Amino acid sequence: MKREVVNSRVLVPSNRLGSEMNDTSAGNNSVQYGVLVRNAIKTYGVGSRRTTILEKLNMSVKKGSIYGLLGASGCGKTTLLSCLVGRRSLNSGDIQVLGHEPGTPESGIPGKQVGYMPQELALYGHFTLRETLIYFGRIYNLEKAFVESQVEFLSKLLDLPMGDRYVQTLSGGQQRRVSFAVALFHEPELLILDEPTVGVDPLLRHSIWNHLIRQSVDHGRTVIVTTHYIEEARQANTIGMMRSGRLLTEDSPDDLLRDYNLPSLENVFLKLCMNDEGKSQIEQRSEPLANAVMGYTATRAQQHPIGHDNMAYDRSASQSDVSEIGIDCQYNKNGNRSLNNNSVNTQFNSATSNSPTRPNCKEVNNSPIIHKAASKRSRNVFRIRLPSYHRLSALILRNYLLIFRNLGILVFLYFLPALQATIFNLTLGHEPRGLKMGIVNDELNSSQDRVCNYTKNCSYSMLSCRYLTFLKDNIIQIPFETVPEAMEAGKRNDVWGVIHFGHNFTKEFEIRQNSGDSASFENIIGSQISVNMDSTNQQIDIFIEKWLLEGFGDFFKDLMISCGHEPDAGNIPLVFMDPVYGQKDTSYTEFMAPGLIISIIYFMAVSLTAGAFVSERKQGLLDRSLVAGVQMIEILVGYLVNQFSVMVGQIALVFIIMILAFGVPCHGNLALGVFITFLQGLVGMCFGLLIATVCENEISALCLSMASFLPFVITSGICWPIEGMPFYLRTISYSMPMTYPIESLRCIFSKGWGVNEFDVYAGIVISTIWIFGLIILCLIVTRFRKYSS
Ligand SMILES: Nc1ncnc2c1ncn2[C@@H]1O[C@H](COP(=O)(O)OP(=O)(O)OP(=O)(O)O)[C@@H](O)[C@H]1O
Repeated sequence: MKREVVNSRVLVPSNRLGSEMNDTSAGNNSVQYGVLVRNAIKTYGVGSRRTTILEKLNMSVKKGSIYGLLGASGCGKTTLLSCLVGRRSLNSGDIQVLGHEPGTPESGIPGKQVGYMPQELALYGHFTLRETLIYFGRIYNLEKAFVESQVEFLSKLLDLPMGDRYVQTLSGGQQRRVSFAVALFHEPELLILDEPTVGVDPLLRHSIWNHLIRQSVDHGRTVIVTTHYIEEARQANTIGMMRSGRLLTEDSPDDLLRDYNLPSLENVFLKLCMNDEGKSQIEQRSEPLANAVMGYTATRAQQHPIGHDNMAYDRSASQSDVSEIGIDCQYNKNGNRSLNNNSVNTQFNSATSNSPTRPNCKEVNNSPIIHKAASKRSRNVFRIRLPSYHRLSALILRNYLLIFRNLGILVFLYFLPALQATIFNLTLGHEPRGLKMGIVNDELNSSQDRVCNYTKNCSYSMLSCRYLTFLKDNIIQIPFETVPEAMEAGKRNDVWGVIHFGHNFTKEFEIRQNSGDSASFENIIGSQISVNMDSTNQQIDIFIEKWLLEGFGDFFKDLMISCGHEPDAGNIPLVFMDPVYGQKDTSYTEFMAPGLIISIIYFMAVSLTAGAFVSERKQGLLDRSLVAGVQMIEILVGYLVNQFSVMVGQIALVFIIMILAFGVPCHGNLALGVFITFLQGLVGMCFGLLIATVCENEISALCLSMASFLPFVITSGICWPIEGMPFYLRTISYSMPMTYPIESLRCIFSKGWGVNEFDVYAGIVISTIWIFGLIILCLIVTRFRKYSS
């Protein structure tokens, strides 16, 4: 008996058959097709990692029927479904859903026309069951009364728990039922359900199937359902059995069982797989046939190269009739396959010729065809429609609910930046204290118990002791008797350095003072205070050196005053007057504060955005929203509104802590500083978005944002002046998103500059360029991913 794969007999209820109309989009058939797929090729990956998932797949789903899509794990079912709902694009081939190509404005898909239940739960754990349904009601802009009645109806039908239960507290099976309810909620024309009955008990599975049958019989809705429970698919009108990206057969369950004379669909599927396996092996062994096939395929491949080139082919051929694409081959009942491209005709005998062999190639003449003119591709890469009010309000409300429901997130969002700013102010930029220095004073007499007696008058006696009293008390003086002993303590890390006075320090110092220019070398050496430092810590080294020099200046001034001389007589003739901007001894905290403010806000925005979008995509929530007709721009705007208020709080807290609590001075326009910080938050959001579009999961997103942290911080001049970088690196540094804005904030804070100064407006310009650049990059990556994954 000859099998017709495409024009299969579908058990359409009698009351539906009458309503089927002639449909030109289905070619010469008198039935209407809900879904038609022709010659679908879909690959994942690029270059050497490219794998073909759908291989010239054809599928015909009659309107108002239930279509059970069966196949082993990984054969491409989900991929096919995601193409049907417009979430992925084919590399070549055609799809028509409800008469149009998915993704086109006239198709309504993504949108209200389709109800999609992805394999993942795709539910918000912090929503109650009722809130979940109401949220999707808002997305679809459904009437309140309808929403209420659906909530009640579906709760009863699917035996859902109480509406005020949080989704995250439901059992796995209950969550799947809620997910199913979401797909049914708006009563769509087409239901696409990816394994809806996984984890559902047999009784409920039965009621789910009953409901699906009612949807198709009473309302004429088309249902495509994938399942691993092959036998439950007996209730479908048509079954498509899929293997390795191809449909092995497509027919009604009863016909399949009868034709194969097997007791179960599982047996039929196994038989088909074995036949298919046998054919593959024969194809490998059958050189002449292989050559013929290869030759044919090569000719076809030249015409239909897989991948992006092929899309170009598609477009150029878009006016042609798709009926020509079904010409690959046919199987006859005896397992013979004939190539049919009108000129080539090759035959081979199947090893399984004594068993009825099902066709896995299309019969050309009876295949419903897709008239491309009716489903014109309108793949406008950056087509953006205006956001709709109802969807936007639903998304914004959802975002706020998710934040305020989750106390941990709320605290994290608002208090982490404030905590970081506090920790920064408490820990960075302060003078070190309790630094031990070894003092070896050979002027002290051991016979007098090494007592440090000195006078405060003009007499030159025990000047070493007098000098030591002028050292800052940040330095703790530890006396040692000999230099080697003190050096040993230095090596043990007991002291930061050793200060040594010679035997005749005071006497030599006096001679040196009196000799002026004629001081001898020995005199200079004898009057010197020698210091050995542990220079492994540059900052401490610098501080101690500074304090020793300052101490000496004060000591000398004191001596000069007591002798009635000019106090500054001993100063070197290089004097630092009042600074042009800022004060003398500006603290390191002041230098770092602008960089810190910006980096806190920037990196919070990066990690929050990347985390939010990756986890939303990972959980299938993004797909579900997009299939429901939500536009990416609406998701972005919704997120932006939400993130805006979060950022306002974060920035306010950080500025209050920096300026009010820790007294970081701001001499300029504070509002301008806040504005630049806010822009940097937006740059961070866009960068987070880019990370989310590039990364598959939370871990890789986290790694990428962490990997970007240090290079950005280092090259942005937060902790070290950019002037200290090699010249070629400076150019890179200035093109980084944070460098100019940090410099702008520094100028506003410390110099009081306004937006008319280059250094200030450069920060605004650079931030704006980065925002637009990153958004464009996101769009490009998203478009690329749609085709490559
Ligand atoms: N984004 C992707 N990038 C690369 N390969 C992918 C991607 N998504 C799926 N695949 C691969 O494509 C193949 C088909 O996957 P798909 O999810 O469509 O299978 P499936 O038939 O739905 O399987 P299951 O029944 O287990 O859900 C698998 O080998 C899978 O590893």
